[in-house]
Amino acid sequence: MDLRQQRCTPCRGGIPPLSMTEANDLLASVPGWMLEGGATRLRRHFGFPDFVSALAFVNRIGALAEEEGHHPDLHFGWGYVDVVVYTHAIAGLHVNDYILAAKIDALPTA
Ligand SMILES: C[C@H](O)[C@H](O)[C@H]1CNC2=NC(N)=NC(=O)C2=N1
Repeated sequence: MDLRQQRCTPCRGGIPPLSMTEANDLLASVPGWMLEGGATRLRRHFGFPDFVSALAFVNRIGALAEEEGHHPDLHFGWGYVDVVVYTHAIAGLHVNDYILAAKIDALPTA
């Protein structure tokens, strides 16, 4: 099923993170994102014309994260938002991270 139709499930740890192979296979479903940290993180850069539009996007991501109960790490400023997604409880990637990434891609940027 398309990742955007799925919901994040609570993750309290105790399971292994995705393997590098699994992480790479799932990457095809979130084009525009890249793996980093030895395939323990998903990252994407978003560009904006100014600060207020970057901040508005940050707030849209925040509302989505609260709805999904799964949260990205955000670094933003004038003209950009850098999003890093991983599952803190397992210090690596889980399908939740790909669901969140796919839903972030569906958010309006303007
Ligand atoms: C129970 C619930 O799944 C946890 O508290 C959530 C909240 N949001 C989270 N977000 C991320 N990125 N990683 C987590 O491990 C995490 N845990």
